[in-house]
Amino acid sequence: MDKNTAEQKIQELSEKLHYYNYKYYQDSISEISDYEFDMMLKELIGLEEQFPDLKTDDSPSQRIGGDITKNFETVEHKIPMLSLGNTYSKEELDDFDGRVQKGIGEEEYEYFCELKFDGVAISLHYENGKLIRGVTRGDGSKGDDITNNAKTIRTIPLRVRGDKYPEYFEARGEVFLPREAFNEINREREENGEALLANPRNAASGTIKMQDSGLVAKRKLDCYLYSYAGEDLPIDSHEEGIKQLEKFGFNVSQTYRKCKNINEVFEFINQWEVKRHNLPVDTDGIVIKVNSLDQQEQLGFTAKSPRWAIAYKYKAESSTTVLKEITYQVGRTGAVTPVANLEPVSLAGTTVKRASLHNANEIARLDLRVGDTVHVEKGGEIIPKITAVDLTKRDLGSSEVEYIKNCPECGTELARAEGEAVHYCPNKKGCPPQIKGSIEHYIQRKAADIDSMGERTIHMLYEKGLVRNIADLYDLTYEDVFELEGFKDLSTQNLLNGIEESKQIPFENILFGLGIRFVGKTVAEKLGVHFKNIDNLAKSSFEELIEVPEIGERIAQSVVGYFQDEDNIAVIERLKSAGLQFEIKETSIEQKGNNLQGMSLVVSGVFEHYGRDEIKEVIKQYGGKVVSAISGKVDILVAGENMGPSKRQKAEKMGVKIINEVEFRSLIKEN
Ligand SMILES: NC(=O)c1ccc[n+]([C@@H]2O[C@H](COP(=O)([O-])OP(=O)(O)OC[C@H]3O[C@@H](n4cnc5c(N)ncnc54)[C@H](O)[C@@H]3O)[C@@H](O)[C@H]2O)c1
Ligand SMILES: [Zn+2]
Repeated sequence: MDKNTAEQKIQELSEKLHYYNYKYYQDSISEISDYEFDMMLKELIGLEEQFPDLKTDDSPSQRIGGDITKNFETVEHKIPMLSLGNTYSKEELDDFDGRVQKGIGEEEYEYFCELKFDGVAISLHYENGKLIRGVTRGDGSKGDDITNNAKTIRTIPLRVRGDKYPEYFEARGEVFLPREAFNEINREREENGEALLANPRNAASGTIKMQDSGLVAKRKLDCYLYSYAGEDLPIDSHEEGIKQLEKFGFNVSQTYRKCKNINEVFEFINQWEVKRHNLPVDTDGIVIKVNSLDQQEQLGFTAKSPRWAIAYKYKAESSTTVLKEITYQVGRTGAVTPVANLEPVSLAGTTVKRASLHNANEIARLDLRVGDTVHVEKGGEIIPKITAVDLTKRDLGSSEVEYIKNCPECGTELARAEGEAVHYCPNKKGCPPQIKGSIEHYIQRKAADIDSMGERTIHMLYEKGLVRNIADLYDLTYEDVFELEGFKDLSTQNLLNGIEESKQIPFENILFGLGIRFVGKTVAEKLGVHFKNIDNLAKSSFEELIEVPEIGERIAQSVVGYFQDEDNIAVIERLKSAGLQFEIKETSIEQKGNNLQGMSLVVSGVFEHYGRDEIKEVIKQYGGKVVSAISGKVDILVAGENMGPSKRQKAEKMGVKIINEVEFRSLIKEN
């Protein structure tokens, strides 16, 4: 390549990489896969090596991609927080081993291998054994002070265990969202009709930068520590650092292994290639570190990463196959999802026949046509995805995909709200999957909890015309059920008992079960507590609804719309006559003690042991009353971390007793 072309190419690559970095670190969005990103970066590094004078200081090859936001205080890192070189190939890993050997000379050396957890890096500063600060990596030399958010992570100790600690040290690690917590959030978002989060990494990085620590606490982040850092620490190896972190009570993933040589490293890599998918957290590779700290020092750093460590990344498996057909699925909320039906292909140990296409935009973005040869990829995710079309294999006679205009289930014309990517079938009350879905939603554990009923039974009841809405469940007779395929006397009794028992389920669960759009479990509880019964809720206006804490316009609109529909009112009337609970029972709060009987309490700030709503719940369980504003009538202010100074002043002025979390817990005898 001549220099002019190289210069152009370097500029082009740099611009793209800057852009993707920005999206990734600022907006927590991956527009391309990590592999594509890493390959682009590799190409840039290659060109810069060939033409060193074209390399600039602000090239993406020289700078850590992250950035500092203006939303938090900026903190300088005493020890820089660097990136890691990476590779997808075992040959390059051999080369790395060669460089290490050369750098160290005659001496023996060993490696310490860890999984590479896919979250966001954090540095926790401890002074005299106490957590004083949590900082993001930022640009490597300075980061965002996110101490309050870090404190919401329960496995991060506020004080280290034992009494032998250096005056100052840092524990560095990865904040992540466990896959289970991520799925739970998305389940809830789906129920509420909200946009889904793309993946646990992006969700973790978005969460740690939230302004409201209360919201962060709800997200159930976790953190693995993998580096003990500071000046003159009494350790000689990375391994000793890890052991020290464990002694201090930090959460260290028990997946590491010390390796005598590069062959043992390869073993470790092979061992985790498949097994890593069983870990509770997403991982994208292995981190290999030279164990001895002296040797680390000898090897040193590049501008961006240590020379004594490297990440070996697992490549998402990919293959090509033919797109046979696009079919469409209709969900409970009426959302339509296009599905690619593929010529079966073997990928990452399973046979892949289908891939989700998300929505019409995705089909257009890929410029997908039936009959196309497509690249499919399967990473840690369960659902494979189509990443590109092989245009060289396209049949010239093929034509663009025409997205369906009518519901494949009921024929109703589809609608697409302004600015939304997804098409909906608006026929809520007549579209089979929507009806069946609404009943499935109703019987779930968090709602009416009819566990003697399942998807298959609902399907049969629907097919026989016995059930068209949730109220119909309460009209089912013994004969109706007994005649269903597979039902005997006992199972029939069981099913009917389950339905009968649902009449005792608390109001807020039933309210959630009604399936009002955007009214998830938490919102249903809030509405239940506020309006006390369904009649008050049904006649509440938009203005009254948005007055309720945490109820926004979107929810309010949806609730008002729901109760304006006569069919919905009719269903509720029938449920009422059947004897369901449509009023909140004050006793539905389980009483645990009366230590706070007759007291009014205000809570403020962030707590180590409780989420925001949780501590309020606990107060009620012990007989206390939770109020929101400080006044002369308040008995106690429970002050968490990060409470505003004005609140404290006001409480002091009014003579309100202020206690901290530890004192609160001893008050209710929980510690
Ligand atoms: N898809 C995109 O659009 C896009 C954009 C920018 C960056 N990226 C991805 O991010 C990478 C760059 O991010 P990076 O600079 O944070 O590098 P990196 O994520 O590849 O490696 C460094 C990070 O690994 C983490 N890590 C996890 N486990 C570790 C362990 N056991 N020991 C040490 N560190 C551990 C730490 O947070 C550390 O900061 C790119 O290589 C690319 O894969 C993707
Ligand atoms: Zn339909």
